[in-house]
Amino acid sequence: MSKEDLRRDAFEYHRSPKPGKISVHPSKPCLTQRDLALAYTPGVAEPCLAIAENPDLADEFTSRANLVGVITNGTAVLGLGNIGALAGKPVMEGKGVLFKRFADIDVFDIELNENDPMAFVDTVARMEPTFGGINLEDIKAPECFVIEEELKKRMNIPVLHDDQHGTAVIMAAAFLNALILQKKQIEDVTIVCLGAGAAGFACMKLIEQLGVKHDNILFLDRKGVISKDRDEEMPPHKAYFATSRPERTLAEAMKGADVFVGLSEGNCVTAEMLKSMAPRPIVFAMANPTPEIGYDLAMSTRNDLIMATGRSDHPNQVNNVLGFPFLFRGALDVRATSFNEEMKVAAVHALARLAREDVPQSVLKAYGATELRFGPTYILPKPFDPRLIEVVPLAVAKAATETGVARKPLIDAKAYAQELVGRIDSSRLFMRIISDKAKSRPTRLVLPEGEDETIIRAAIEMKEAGIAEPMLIGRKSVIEQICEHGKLETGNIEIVDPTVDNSRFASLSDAYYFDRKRHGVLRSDAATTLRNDMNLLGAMLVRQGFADTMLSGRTAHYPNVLRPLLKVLGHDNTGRHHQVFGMYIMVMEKGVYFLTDCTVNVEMNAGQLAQLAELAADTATSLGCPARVGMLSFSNFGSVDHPETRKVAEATRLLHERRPDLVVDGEMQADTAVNDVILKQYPFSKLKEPANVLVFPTMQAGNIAYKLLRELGGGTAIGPILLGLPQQAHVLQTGASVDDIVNMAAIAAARAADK
Ligand SMILES: NC(=O)C1=CN([C@@H]2O[C@H](COP(=O)(O)OP(=O)(O)OC[C@H]3O[C@@H](n4cnc5c(N)ncnc54)[C@H](OP(=O)(O)O)[C@@H]3O)[C@@H](O)[C@H]2O)C=CC1
Ligand SMILES: CC(=O)C(=O)O
Ligand SMILES: [Mg+2]
Repeated sequence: MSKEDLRRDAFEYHRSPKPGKISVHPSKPCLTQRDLALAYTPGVAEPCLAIAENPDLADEFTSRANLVGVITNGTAVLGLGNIGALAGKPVMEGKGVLFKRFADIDVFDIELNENDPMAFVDTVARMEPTFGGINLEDIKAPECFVIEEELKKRMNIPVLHDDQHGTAVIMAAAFLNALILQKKQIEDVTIVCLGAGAAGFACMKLIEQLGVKHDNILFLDRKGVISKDRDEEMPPHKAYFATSRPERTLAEAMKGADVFVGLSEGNCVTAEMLKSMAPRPIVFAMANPTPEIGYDLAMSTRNDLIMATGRSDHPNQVNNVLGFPFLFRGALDVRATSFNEEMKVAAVHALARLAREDVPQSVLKAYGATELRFGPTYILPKPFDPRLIEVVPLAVAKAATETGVARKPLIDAKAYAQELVGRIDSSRLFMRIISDKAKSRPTRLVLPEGEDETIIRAAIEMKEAGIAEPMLIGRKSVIEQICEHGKLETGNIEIVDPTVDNSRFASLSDAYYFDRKRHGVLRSDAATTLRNDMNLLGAMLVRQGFADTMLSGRTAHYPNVLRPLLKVLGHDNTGRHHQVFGMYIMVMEKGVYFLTDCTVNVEMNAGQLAQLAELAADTATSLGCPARVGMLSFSNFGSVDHPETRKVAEATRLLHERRPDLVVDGEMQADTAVNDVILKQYPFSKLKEPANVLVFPTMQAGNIAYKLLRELGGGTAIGPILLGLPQQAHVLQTGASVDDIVNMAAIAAARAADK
């Protein structure tokens, strides 16, 4: 993007549809007179008095515990210098967006016209009642050191100067990984740090703590290398790294150096300087928005370097966005009274470790990448990696607890990890619970579309995650070719090659013949039919117990998969047909809902609706969501007399008779089913809380509802899940992504684990 385009787009982004990037949204309803009386006077007096008596109750009755103040005086805004508090506001609002987006933390950005450090401290310290934590931002050195130290002493909440410690944590994680890749030892490497300010000092202090030798660091400011013989009084942070070595200029310092860390200004490093560095150098040009040396120039100058910048438009973004949201999340959750070294070091190792792990498909998709693997262009996790929220705050919270600064120590790490996952994406939390269940018992899952690359990728991911033991149906040679081309490793995933004769195939074709002989299948044709229809073959593997479940349909039209599947699995040995239904799980901000029948039966009678409700309720409950069933119609408990409403009322009656254990009622309108307040108008209803299983009177209604929720309601749809088959088998949506398939595998495996 050209500079002009960037400028135009950035103005537009900040201006429209309304000025700025953040706004305040109430988290409670304020619609009725009653709401008003609770939100404001007289009701509000009650929490006020309670907090006056016990200040800890502020965490319970106010948003303080999840509220961070992002505070600046605008003296070192990015690498733009002292542009003042007001001009720094877009950056502070931006930090607010990132806090919310990545860690669900609310932010008030505060820009203070105050350059006197102690006056700044007095102002911020007085705000302790407002905030759960303080993120100091873009305050220049050396004032930032005094400000942070004083505030840490005076405040009993975590205070972090992001440009120092947020940056240092990320830089250190990237540095540890780059050392591994460049095969250099931490105690041997020589470092040039250009920029002797807030960020530079904190980065050097942290890597020194991790093992870099003090004397191996050259620290530079605008005047060059900070040496002991400078004839001026130096601030303590510069004096700390002052050297007795002879180098004086940046060019001299760079000669033979292993590592360059830039935290200064754009474009102050030349290609010549880069060329003079040691073999296999590490270059972190982190000035924002323009790095000390451009990415392209650096990469074209040498091919043995690991290069990173602070920007998001090149590989290896070393930027504190990976740090502050997660550091604060962990600290706030255990009500830490401060940030200590152990918490920062725990975050460093958590980040570095995560970058060395395999990258899930969801991250590849977010970045439009086919591969991200630990290596020279991937030394840190990507900011949109959903695993960050799970891994980094947990490490920070553990360290806070172990070092005694947690007012609310971490007790159950597993439960906390789950809570973290649900913070920014409720569908991930739901899927995490389902995956845990799936992992509790090995499930053999057959994938008839084994010659499809997405299916192969999903198989690899579900195997690696321990969700299921996949079996790919397809010609071995074709699957191997796809893997070679896509650089995929299937490891020991079983391939069922339909062209190969073996005893299992013979027994399947025998069984198929005996099952279908009265449906026109000749003995001589059975093997050929199975060989030519992978879905039939997959279903037979399930029927004969060679697999526990099957997923197919990514590359086919829904009915073309459903038909063979029902042909094989849709009846028992006596020939009696199973009634099959289709259900979608909708993960919404408000919770998880089970919607049915969305995909199989166009029309249903009362008996079928009752059967469907039972199956859906049992499935929801087995997936960890105790069922509350709403039988939906356009009438509330007889308010409209019509054959359609009577059908739903009759289904409800049958259910009450057959399954008194089920929490189910109807017929009712959709809003009655899901709205607590409306539901209370029907105190006789067996449904006392809003329904989470929604049974629609026709497929038309169910199908429309789930699609509207997905498109307009922002819900994540998981499914369709087939109900009613004695064995688990499900049809994928056409074009399903790796994540969709892995999610469905987890559901299928979790259901199979119940059998
Ligand atoms: N990627 C990331 O995550 C982050 C990047 N940064 C970037 O780091 C830079 C510094 O930020 P911060 O430490 O907060 O600011 P400070 O104002 O605290 O420090 C700036 C330091 O850079 C030095 N400096 C500036 N220009 C030059 C130059 N041309 N040559 C040599 N030294 C120079 C200054 O020297 P002197 O002391 O002589 O004035 C000073 O020591 C900014 O560009 C900022 O965007 C900061 C935080 C995070
Ligand atoms: C990223 C950041 O905080 C800075 O450049 O100042
Ligand atoms: Mg900053």
